[in-house]
Amino acid sequence: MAERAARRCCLGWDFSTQQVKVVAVDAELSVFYEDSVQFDRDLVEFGTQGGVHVHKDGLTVTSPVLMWVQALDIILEKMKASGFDFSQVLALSGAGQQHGSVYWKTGASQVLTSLSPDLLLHEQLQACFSISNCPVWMDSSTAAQCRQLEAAVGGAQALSRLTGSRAYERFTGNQIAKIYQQNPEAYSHTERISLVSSFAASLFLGSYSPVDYSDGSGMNLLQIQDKVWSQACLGACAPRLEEKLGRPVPSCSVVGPISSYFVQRYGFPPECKVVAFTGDNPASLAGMRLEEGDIAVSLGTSDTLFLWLQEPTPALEGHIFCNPVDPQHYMALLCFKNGSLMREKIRDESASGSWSEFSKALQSTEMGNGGNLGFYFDVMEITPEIIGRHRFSAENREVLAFPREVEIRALIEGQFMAKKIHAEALGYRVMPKTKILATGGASHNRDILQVLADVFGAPVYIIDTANSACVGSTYRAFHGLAAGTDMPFAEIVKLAPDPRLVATPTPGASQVYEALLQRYAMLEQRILSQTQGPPE
Ligand SMILES: Nc1ncnc2c1ncn2[C@@H]1O[C@H](COP(=O)(O)OP(=O)(O)O)[C@@H](O)[C@H]1O
Ligand SMILES: O=C(CO)[C@@H](O)[C@H](O)COP(=O)(O)O
Repeated sequence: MAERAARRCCLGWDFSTQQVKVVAVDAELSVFYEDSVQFDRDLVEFGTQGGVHVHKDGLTVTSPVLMWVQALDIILEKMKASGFDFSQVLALSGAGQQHGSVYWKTGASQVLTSLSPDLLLHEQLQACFSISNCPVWMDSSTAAQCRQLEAAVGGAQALSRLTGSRAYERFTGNQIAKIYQQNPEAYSHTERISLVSSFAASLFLGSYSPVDYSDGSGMNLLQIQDKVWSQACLGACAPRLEEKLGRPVPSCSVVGPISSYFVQRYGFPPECKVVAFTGDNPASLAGMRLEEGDIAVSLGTSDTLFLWLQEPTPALEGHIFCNPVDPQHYMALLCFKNGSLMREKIRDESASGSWSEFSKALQSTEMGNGGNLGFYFDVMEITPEIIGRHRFSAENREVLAFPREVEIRALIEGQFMAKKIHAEALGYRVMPKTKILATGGASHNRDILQVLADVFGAPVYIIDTANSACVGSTYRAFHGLAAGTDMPFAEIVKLAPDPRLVATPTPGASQVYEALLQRYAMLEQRILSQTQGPPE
């Protein structure tokens, strides 16, 4: 017990699409506690699938805000029941699925600052939200608002130069514009708008937490070079928006001490610091300790690919965000919507719902899949904008179905070829020293990671946990503790365990995929030209 009491630590949270997760990391940067609450499994009363509700239009996707609050209650109660010693927590930080937004009703701030430690959070926050179902990153219902925003600032390229991205339907500014246009009453009763990340931080803080620069870059509202809200973008989205958003802050800011609610109910020390929460992808960049030239591939609900950038290079595809650990630098991100949920569908259809059957299919098929290629986009993809399943034989003939094993390999090879092609379009090149750092739920699967190594022609590494967003949040919390000392992030994380090599390219892979990548890119263009209408 004495040893346990001496284990000073930081907590890292992740409010992601399908679950809330937490890890505790001690001063030697060892992870010694991990836990999670899964929305579909542990909060069945909310009736989500994959953590969300897809509405009848097939475009609107939301999650109940009170489900997120209750998930936090459950996980904290589990930690308490397991004897977790909250008195040793020096600081905490966290991450949230990006772009999603939370609407606090007028008067909610009063409730947040006077929470009773005798009750759970969700019992006290029931009436605090003007919108109970929050738009999340999977939403693609704001095409009209995107066109309005681009028109207001001089086009897609101009918006990208300003905010790091052209208008994207899931980006928060466009989501806010839709809420203002369709539900002006709820908008006018909203005193504060948070991202999922700053909403979660607000719960710990007992007051509204500011949005950090890095997650704030996913809104189409922040000028990523000047780090201030763009007046032109705010004006194009909704009135009085600046006061509802508050001022954005550097990602490593300490936003305050923990609220007395957590001190009294769980025994956190009153001086425990809350470091600004950020997006799950920026937090993963911190957790994987990305170095220049490396590439991170997150295989969570979404698949994402990200890089560290010295200078911003905004384009019409992909996103540039402020860097979460170095305020002078940036990160590039590509997001693919058809990630784990698409893999689960093909697993259920072609591998009897079993990951081990799925792996066997990858092992029993050859690199290059006999020339068979597939595109699997059951929901409208972000990169590129294609929907539907498209399968091609070695002769580039579209076919309706593949044998089961071929289907599985076509899915995984196709997903990774798309990532390589679109990363190269952003200017990224695999170099001899390139490491691929993999994370997210599917990074548990070595056969999937082998295909990743083969398609990219580079070794794949993992860190000890697939929860890199949580681990990165603890590192950011330690960094926050050193605030004011100018200690660089790299210095803070130098004790962290090195990533582990898990897959190297199979000999001959580069010859196989060189030709296949060219065909994939050509067929992607063919599908795009067939599915998109004539240019406006
Ligand atoms: N062995 C496995 N092989 C492939 N995918 C897996 C495996 N184990 C878990 N997953 C996938 O991981 C996904 C969850 O990933 P995770 O990173 O935890 O999601 P998020 O953070 O977005 O909630 C699940 O939807 C599941 O499909
Ligand atoms: O939209 C994006 C990034 O732009 C997504 O990556 C979300 O941040 C969701 O993350 P996961 O729950 O899939 O990790």
